[in-house]
Amino acid sequence: MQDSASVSYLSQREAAEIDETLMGPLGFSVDQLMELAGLSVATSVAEVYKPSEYSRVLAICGPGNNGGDGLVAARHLHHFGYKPSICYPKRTPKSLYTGLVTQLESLSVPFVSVDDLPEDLSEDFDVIIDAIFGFSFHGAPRPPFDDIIRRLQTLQKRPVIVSVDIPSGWHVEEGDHEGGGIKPDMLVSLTAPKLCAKSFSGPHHFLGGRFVPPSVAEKYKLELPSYPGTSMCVRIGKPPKVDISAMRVNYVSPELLEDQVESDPVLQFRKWFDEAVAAGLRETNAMALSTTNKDRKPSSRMVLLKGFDENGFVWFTNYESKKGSDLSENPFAALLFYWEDMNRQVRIEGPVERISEEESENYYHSRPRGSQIGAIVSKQSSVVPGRHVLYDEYEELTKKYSDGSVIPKPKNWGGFRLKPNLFEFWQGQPSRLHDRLQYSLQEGNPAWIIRRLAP
Ligand SMILES: NC(=O)C1=CN([C@@H]2O[C@H](COP(=O)(O)OP(=O)(O)OC[C@H]3O[C@@H](n4cnc5c(N)ncnc54)[C@H](OP(=O)(O)O)[C@@H]3O)[C@@H](O)[C@H]2O)[C@@H](O)CC1
Ligand SMILES: Cc1cc2nc3c(=O)[nH]c(=O)nc-3n(C[C@H](O)[C@H](O)[C@H](O)COP(=O)(O)O)c2cc1C
Ligand SMILES: Cc1ncc(COP(=O)(O)O)c(C=O)c1O
Ligand SMILES: [K+]
Repeated sequence: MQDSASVSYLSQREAAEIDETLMGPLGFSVDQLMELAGLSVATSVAEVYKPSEYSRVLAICGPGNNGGDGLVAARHLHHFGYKPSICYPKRTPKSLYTGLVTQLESLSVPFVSVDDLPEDLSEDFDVIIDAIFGFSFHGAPRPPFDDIIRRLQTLQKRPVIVSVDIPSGWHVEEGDHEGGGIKPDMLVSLTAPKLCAKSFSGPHHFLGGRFVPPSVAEKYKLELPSYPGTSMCVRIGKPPKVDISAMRVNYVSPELLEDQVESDPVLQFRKWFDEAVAAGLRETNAMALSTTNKDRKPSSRMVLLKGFDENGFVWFTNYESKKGSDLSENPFAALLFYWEDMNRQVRIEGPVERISEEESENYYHSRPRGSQIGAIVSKQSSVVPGRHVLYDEYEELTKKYSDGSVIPKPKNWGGFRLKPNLFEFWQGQPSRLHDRLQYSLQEGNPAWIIRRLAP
């Protein structure tokens, strides 16, 4: 997230110049940039408007490259699970554009003529991609775009409008200077926002076009946010205001049935764990650990699972931390995994023991040296007067052990193992009618009992 104040804006001339530089000396082709621009638009749309609620997309494409971005975005949205339609009244007879049209036709994406568009666009569409005019727009819109823009100006809340680079009809630099222009809900600026974007007041301003080389950024003194991870887009401007009470996801997942799960919950856990890893989830091994102290007061925090088998589930920490002290007062705990992208939750409960010193030694020395020193420095859960206290000691110890000698494990650092007597595998389902399969043990019987619980 970036504050809009620290992002730079381009004039119309600068935008055109950057375009020429990219496609001249910097060796890009227009097809390439258009593909990346269109993909950025599609990923921005997908970040805010999920296909489960906003599947019907109309891309209105103008005669220039902005229209091309719209055609590319529509193709990606199709592959993301949306149902796009295209309105492309003034087709450009160049091979780049005819190719994009052929690609869409081969996906059976419908093309709608202006005459066939419903007067009230909200009936048939959830999202309108405004890819009519980009930074080369000048003057007043000519037919047939004048009429389409008029219809976009009078839309109520739905469908939402996503403008590509420039809200069509707005002056590229002065924005909606006469008032009464379209009011997009989302603006996806490409390369860098144009001056008109300063007057964009909708809830979602994104930047796309992750291809700007440093020489261009330096020449035009571009201050741009960094793109997270492998993302093609990044939100700029203020985070959206949300109604917390209306935030909800309707989970849709395959059924979780009694006759499909493993009879051994550890095997079932392994299956789900492996699936979560294969799905590329971040920190699949992160789990909430809940403990209680002698006064029965609960406390939760995240820790990393470092191993599991039929003997139990292991994590490492400081034995003198809050959790360490809770566990010495009450050696029972609950673990919780939430694998959001898979609509899955796993609960595990049982008694907890310290693992052997030897196991802890072995694990401690397998960690990066910085983390080993960190564990010495941190008297976990105690009050620290300032972060410099930690960093000064860290520096000192880093110097001390710079010869590569063994860093001794602090006595108070080591592993815990929870031996489960209860598991629950939860799979989110529509209308909150989730699947919950609980595995429990009965006194003196090693066989797990599987029961379905009401959601
Ligand atoms: N790095 C980058 O910069 C990248 C840029 N990319 C994209 O390119 C966009 C700029 O594309 P662009 O230059 O082709 O111009 P764009 O605005 O689409 O349209 C020009 C067309 O509109 C027409 N037209 C103009 N005024 C009109 C009016 N009043 N009423 C009616 N028609 C009017 C004009 O016709 P003319 O006036 O010349 O007859 C011409 O046919 C940019 O915003 C971004 O989306 C990305 O693809 C990749 C990276
Ligand atoms: C994803 C994640 C993983 C963590 N893993 C561990 C861990 O494995 N061991 C640990 O001691 N603290 C871990 N922490 C820090 C703990 O959440 C917590 O701040 C710390 O252990 C002190 O907790 P306590 O004061 O309740 O004992 C992790 C934090 C996060 C967010
Ligand atoms: C305080 C603390 N200790 C230990 C760990 C686990 O680290 P490692 O994976 O190096 O064992 C973490 C992980 O976040 C942590 O924050
Ligand atoms: K546009």
